[in-house]
Amino acid sequence: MKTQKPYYITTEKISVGYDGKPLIEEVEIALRKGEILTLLGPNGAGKSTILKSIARQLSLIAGTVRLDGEDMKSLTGAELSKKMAVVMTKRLRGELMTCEDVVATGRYPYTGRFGVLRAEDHAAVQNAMELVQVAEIGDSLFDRISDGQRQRVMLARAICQEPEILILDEPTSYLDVRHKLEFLSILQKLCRERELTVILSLHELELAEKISDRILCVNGRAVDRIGTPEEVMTAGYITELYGIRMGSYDEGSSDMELTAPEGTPQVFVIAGAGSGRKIYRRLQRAGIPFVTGILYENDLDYPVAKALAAEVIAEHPFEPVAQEKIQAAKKQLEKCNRVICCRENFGSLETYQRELLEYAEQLGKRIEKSESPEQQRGC
Ligand SMILES: Nc1ncnc2c1ncn2[C@@H]1O[C@H](COP(=O)(O)OP(=O)(O)OP(=O)(O)O)[C@@H](O)[C@H]1O
Repeated sequence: MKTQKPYYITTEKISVGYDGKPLIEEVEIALRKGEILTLLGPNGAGKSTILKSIARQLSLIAGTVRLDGEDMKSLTGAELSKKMAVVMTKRLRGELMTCEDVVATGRYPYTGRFGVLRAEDHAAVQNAMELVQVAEIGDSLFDRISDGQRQRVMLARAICQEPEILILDEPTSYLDVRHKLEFLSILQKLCRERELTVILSLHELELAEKISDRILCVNGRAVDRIGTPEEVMTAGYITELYGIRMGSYDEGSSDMELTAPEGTPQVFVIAGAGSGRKIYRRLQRAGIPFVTGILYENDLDYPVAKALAAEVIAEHPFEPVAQEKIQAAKKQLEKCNRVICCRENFGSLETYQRELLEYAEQLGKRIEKSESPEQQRGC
C-alpha cells in the first residue's frame, strides 16, 4: 500500500479548450508522487487537450495547475523542463537527427546555453536508451525508423530528462504487444523506484485498468468519472462512455465482442468452464445464431455467451440449478437442429449439462463434439 503523501500535482477547476472557448470545464486532478493517472474517452473527447493544457502547451482558460504546491505559471521554461517531460505521440515529426541526438535533447535543461553534454549527460542518455532498448538504433536517423521505434526513442528522451512528472499522449499506440508490456513495466518501475508521477492517455482499456492508480474519463463535454479502476470500470460504463452501438465490451474480462448473429437459433452449445468461447466466436464468424447453457453467471464462458448468443440459459453462481432452467434449456435444444458439445468431462456441477446431452441423443439430434482445448491450440 502506498502511504499518504501530500499531493504533487493538482489542477484546481481548470477549464481547457481552444481560442478562449472552453471544451472541458472544472477539471479537478490531485495526484501524489509515484501515482499514475490515465485519461480515457472516445476520439475527440478532450484527452489531448487536457494533457496539453497541463503541460503548458495550451493556455488555460480558467483555473490553476500546481506542482508541489507552486502555481505552474510562475515557473520559467527551464525550471518546468527539469520537473516535467512531455511526449505527444501525434506530434512526432521527422527530424534530420540521429535517434541518439533526439534522446540527448532531453538533457538540454541541464546543459546550459550551448547544449554541450558533460560525461554525466552522456551517461544519462545511454542509460535511458538501454532502459527502453533503443541503444542499437542510436545512430539511425530519427525519421527513418518505425513509428513504434520513434515512440520508444521519445520515451528515452523523456526519461533522460529526469523529470518528476511525465505527461504522455497515447504512448503505446504504435507499440507491439511485447513493447507495450515493456513500456508499461518500465513506467511502473520508474513510479515505484523514482517516485515519478505520470499522467497519460490510452486507448487500450485493459492496459489502463492494470497500470492506473486513478482513471479520469472525459466525454467531449465534461469529466464524466474519476476514481480508481474498480470505481470507474463498472458494468456497462464503457459502452455508455464510448457510445458503443455495434458489438460489446465486458468490463469484467476486458473482452470486446462483435455483434451477435441475428435470426432464429439453429445450434445449441453445451459449454462451461471456458470450453465454449472459441466455439461461440466461430459461430459468430459464420453468422450462425445459437443458444447456450446452462452456465453459471460466473463461468468463464458467460461474458462471451452473453455478448454473442441469441439466448443464454444461466443460473446464479453457487446455486443449485432450478428445474425451470433445465426445462428452458431443453425447450431451446428441441428447436435447434444441431447441438455442439464442448465438454469432454462432466463434473458434479455439470450433471445438468450431461442430462442435456443425453436428452439431445434421445431426440436423435445431430451432435457434434467440439475439439479438445489441445486440438483447438493446434497441438
Ligand atoms: N488546435 C485545435 N483548435 C481547435 N479545436 C481543436 C484543436 N485541436 C483539437 N481540437 C478539438 O478539440 C476536441 C478534443 O480534441 P482532443 O485532441 O483533445 O481529443 P482526444 O480525446 O485526444 O481524441 P483522440 O482520442 O482522437 O486522440 C476535438 O473536437 C478536436 O476537434
